[in-house]
Amino acid sequence: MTRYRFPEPVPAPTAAPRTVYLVANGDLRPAANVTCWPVQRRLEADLARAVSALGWTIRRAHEVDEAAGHGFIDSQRRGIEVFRTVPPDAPLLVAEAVWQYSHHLLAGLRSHRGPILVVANWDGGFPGLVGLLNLTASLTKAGVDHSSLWSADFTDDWAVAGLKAWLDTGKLVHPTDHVHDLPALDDAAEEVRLGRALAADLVRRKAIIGVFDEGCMGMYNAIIDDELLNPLGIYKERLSQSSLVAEMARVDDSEADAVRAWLDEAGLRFHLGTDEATELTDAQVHSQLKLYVAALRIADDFGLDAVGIQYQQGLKDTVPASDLAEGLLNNVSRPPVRSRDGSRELYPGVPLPHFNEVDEGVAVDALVTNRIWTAMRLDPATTLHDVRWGEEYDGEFVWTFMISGAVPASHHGGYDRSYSRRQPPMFFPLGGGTLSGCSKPGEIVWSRVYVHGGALHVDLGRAHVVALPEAETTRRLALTNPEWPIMHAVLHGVSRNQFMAKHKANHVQVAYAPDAETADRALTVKAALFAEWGVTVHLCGDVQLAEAAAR
Ligand SMILES: C[C@H](O)[C@@H](O)[C@@H](O)C(=O)CO
Repeated sequence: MTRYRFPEPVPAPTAAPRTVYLVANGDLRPAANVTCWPVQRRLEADLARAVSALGWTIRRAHEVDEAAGHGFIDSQRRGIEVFRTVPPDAPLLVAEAVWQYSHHLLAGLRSHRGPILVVANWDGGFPGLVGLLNLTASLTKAGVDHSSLWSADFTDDWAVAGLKAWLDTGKLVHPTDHVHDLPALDDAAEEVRLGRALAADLVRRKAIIGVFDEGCMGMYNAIIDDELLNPLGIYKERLSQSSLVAEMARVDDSEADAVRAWLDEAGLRFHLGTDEATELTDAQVHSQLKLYVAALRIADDFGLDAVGIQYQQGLKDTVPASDLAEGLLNNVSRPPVRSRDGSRELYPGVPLPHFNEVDEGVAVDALVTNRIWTAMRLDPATTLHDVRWGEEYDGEFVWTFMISGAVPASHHGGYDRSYSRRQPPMFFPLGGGTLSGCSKPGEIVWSRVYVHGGALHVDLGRAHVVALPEAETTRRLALTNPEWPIMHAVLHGVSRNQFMAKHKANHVQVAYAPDAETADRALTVKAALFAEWGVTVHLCGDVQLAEAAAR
């Protein structure tokens, strides 16, 4: 007997033999879950076939909600409830054909004891691979052991062998022998000296990143604790998106009109219509340009060195998309904005690096890239992309890097090679235009900053962007999101599967250099800077450090 009310024990179900439990995680936005549900069903049917051919059965851990019109876990609460019914030691498949919010699953996955396999369909139609990469990166940051696998339909030998290995052993390890440690660097090399000087300068002078509402779309991996950031000299200014809306209301119509006139003159093509629900309208663009002005004014108020707007929750129900503003901020040439009293131009002649979706790994990288490229007198325009999908073209694997809204116009070769289309209604109810185009051919440095084992790491690599025939670009856009900016990237010395196995984020950061030799030098400066900070540097694929940099 006791005087107290003890909690009812929650029974732990036992696993059925040779049974794999399956969870499907989704978006928080009902429209996205309903629209993407048929593709998820197809993935699950393919998986069921493959798993049963190996003598196992799949049991869905949660029902399809017929009233809601989909079978996704659509909130953290739902995720916690579903995991109460999953036998803690059972093998668990997380199947993802869509963009998903990792935090829905983290609570359950953190305490799950059985083997976890995250799988996605190799299909560009919806961002399922992007969802997989976010979840695996989030599990990596959380220190949760897991494996991952991807396939067009789980009939190919490679995927079947992977599935079998995981079912038999509870583990699937992909080779990552394309990754190398940074060698000892030569103190005398100019690139090494520059990287170290810029690292020390940031630590000494310090920088502020403005974070408009932390934790976009459940991207747990994209939150970097102050304890890891502050030693680099980087501090967060935590801001609210509601102050952005309040500031927008203070921007005069004539100021937004002036920005629009500048963009029209520069040649940015707006694909306009009149139906607010499905088309881009002048009114949406007008609001987006007020957001551009407001963001710069708030950045100026707080002395920000970089800024990130979350947008896809909260703000999406309030104003049209922030993407157009984000793309403009990242470009050197952009419409001038003056202080409220008109006395000063804000951030004249330079980009204000923007980290889309408040991804703080991108914030660190964009800031560093901006400092390095500026010091090397290169175009510092940098952006993230989603690792969306890819296919062979002419015997070479060409990635479709594609972010959900905007990149700096210089990546397309200028505003007159860029266009703005309405954001898809299922994600962006109030619309707003993108800053899109096809990234120009050229040499790039790619990178990713991430948290692993409680410490910061960075993957660095080289790639070039290819110009595919227009018909192939059009085909790839049609297979993915024609509204969004696309980059045809060929990674140097990194295969599709190596990249998927190693990459710890849904995003990849890119910046151009005028030629291969300059790109190698910029990468070397970047490696030296991160190493000076104590961030572990991983060189991925064929990386040529600048001459004389490696001892
Ligand atoms: C619109 C979607 O939510 C996208 O934003 C999503 O797929 C991402 O871009 C994730 O990085």
